[in-house]
Amino acid sequence: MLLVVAAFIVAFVLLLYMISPLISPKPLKLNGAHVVVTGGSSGIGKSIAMECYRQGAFITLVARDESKLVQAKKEVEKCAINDKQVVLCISVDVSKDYGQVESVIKQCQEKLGPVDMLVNCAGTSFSGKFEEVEVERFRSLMEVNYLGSVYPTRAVITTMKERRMGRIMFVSSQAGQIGLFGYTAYSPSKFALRGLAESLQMEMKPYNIYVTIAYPPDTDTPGLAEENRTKPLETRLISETSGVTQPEQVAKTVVKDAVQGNFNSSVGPDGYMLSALTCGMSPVTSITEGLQQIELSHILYDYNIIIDCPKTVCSCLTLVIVNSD
Ligand SMILES: NC(=O)C1=CN([C@@H]2O[C@H](COP(=O)(O)OP(=O)(O)OC[C@H]3O[C@@H](n4cnc5c(N)ncnc54)[C@H](OP(=O)(O)O)[C@@H]3O)[C@@H](O)[C@H]2O)C=CC1
Ligand SMILES: CCCCCCCCCCCCCCCC(=O)[C@@H](N)CO
Repeated sequence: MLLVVAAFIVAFVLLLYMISPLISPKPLKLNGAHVVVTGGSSGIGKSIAMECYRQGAFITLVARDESKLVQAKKEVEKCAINDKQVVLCISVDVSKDYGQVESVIKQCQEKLGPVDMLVNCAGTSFSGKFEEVEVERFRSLMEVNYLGSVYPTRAVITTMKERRMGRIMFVSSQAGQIGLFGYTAYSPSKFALRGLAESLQMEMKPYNIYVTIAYPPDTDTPGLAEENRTKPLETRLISETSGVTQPEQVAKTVVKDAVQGNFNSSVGPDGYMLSALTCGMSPVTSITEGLQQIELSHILYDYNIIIDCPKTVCSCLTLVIVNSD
């Protein structure tokens, strides 16, 4: 009897694997594709642009500071694999005026053709205790990290729908999967991207447009260095449990996932576990991912303590600090 059940399960899993190529999207060919990277002048965005260029893409870098854009353009150009490739720079604030964002997207489409992949990586972080963060900061983070991803997406989506192809990437964060001490202003702006990504994917799937949401861990960038200047001790201790990753590593992983049309993109072993643990009703884009969620999530829930450990240490620490004031 047991043997029959086991055989049935094995046959079922095999069947799932056999049909998986039928339900997965066709990978996007980056060679010759037009990729727009917001936040492409620094850190993770710059590495993503370089990774795409190495695979033959044409790139538009979007950010505000022109001198940083020019410098990044030079670095990206070094990754060329043929002499037809072009890097275009556009200076605009992605979070302020939708009309402006729409017009620069139009400009870059006129020069390099319709956008095949949009990477929403422009963003900023701030770490501090809730009552110590200036109220204005809650609004500005929501504007840059959330609206700054809505506007470029809105500006490319009509053409993508007409062409019945495209990729949209949102760069969230591990702090967009779990709320953590010190991130009361930042986390919500990254959680918001998940709601946007899930809803948009549901609308776009019939048009062969695939949405990817990336959840990077702490990554060695100028943005992280800036954030570290105000990071509370508790936040530092929790983050240290997950370590610091290099932007090139993040770029490789997230670009691969976007090309394949995977919805979730996590980096490293804890990223992987965190995604299984917080999968909720996010679209599952591979059979393996689905099976792993089923297998892993209950184990991880039992071991929620792994995450609770740094959280508990942090709460105890706060208690000691508060009582010694
Ligand atoms: N580094 C990390 O630890 C992690 C980062 N992330 C996320 O990844 C993204 C990139 O982070 P990181 O590489 O560290 O950041 P950096 O500060 O190194 O780079 C940020 C980029 O975004 C651009 N940018 C910022 N604000 C705007 C704006 N309003 N309009 C247009 N461009 C803008 C910046 O250029 P300019 O200022 O000239 O406009 C720059 O190119 C962010 O969304 C961040 O939240 C997620 C997880 C971890
Ligand atoms: C069983 C699973 C174990 C997983 C343990 C996870 C511990 C959480 C660490 C979270 C680190 C915070 C990252 C924020 C990065 C970020 O967005 C900012 N640095 C931006 O600048």
